[in-house]
Amino acid sequence: TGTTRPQRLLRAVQERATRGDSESVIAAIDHFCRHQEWAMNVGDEKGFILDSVVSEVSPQTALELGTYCGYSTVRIARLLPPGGHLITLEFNPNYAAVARQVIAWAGLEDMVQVVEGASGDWIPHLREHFGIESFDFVFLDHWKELYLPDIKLLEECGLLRKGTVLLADNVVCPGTPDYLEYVRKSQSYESHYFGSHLEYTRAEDGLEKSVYLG
Ligand SMILES: O=C(NCCO)c1cc(-c2ccc(F)cc2)cc(O)c1O
Ligand SMILES: [Mg+2]
Repeated sequence: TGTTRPQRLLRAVQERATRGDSESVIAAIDHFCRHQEWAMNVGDEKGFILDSVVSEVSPQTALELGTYCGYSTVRIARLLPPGGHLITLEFNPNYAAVARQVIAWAGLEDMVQVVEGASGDWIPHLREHFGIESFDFVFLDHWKELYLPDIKLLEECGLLRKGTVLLADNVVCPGTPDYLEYVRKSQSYESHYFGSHLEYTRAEDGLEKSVYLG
């Protein structure tokens, strides 16, 4: 018993970051992961690439698959344009509970909806439940074997439109080979690999950006 790693990460945020200051929340988590305990946040190096893609897209509607402790949720939400909204799906209720508190500490709860449950169960209901027509931006960071089935489901549900930008974490480590093959071979996507490193380590990893062409 005792605390879990997500709970220790949350405590580090509450002790080190300033309420309402999303930059200090990001810095507190990066400090915790570099100096206390590694955790599977996208991290600062890949996070900088995430920031640049989100800023370029400037999405009104964004979807994140895999919330974990809310680190990338905060990185995305802090860059949304006025009226922008982010829905983030998390299967693990303990992760979701910590993420809600991290997002609230950053003062971004009004732009973010944390939804608990399996992505495959929720994706077919996002339109009716949240009044979403389609997504401008999707960040994939959940179970690596679900990246491919979930984008096929997003296509089938008509939640992608011409120009929707998908950004996938961990395409090298742990790796998402079937997803990579699909987006790089499909005539429906224009893909580009951004080489980087596994969060807080020197191991190779990277992000794959794929634009849906319809
Ligand atoms: O499983 C992951 N995410 C979904 C769970 O919520 C995940 C795992 C790792 C990782 C772990 C263990 C290791 F040895 C190397 C990488 C990294 C990540 O960025 C991730 O997103
Ligand atoms: Mg990841």
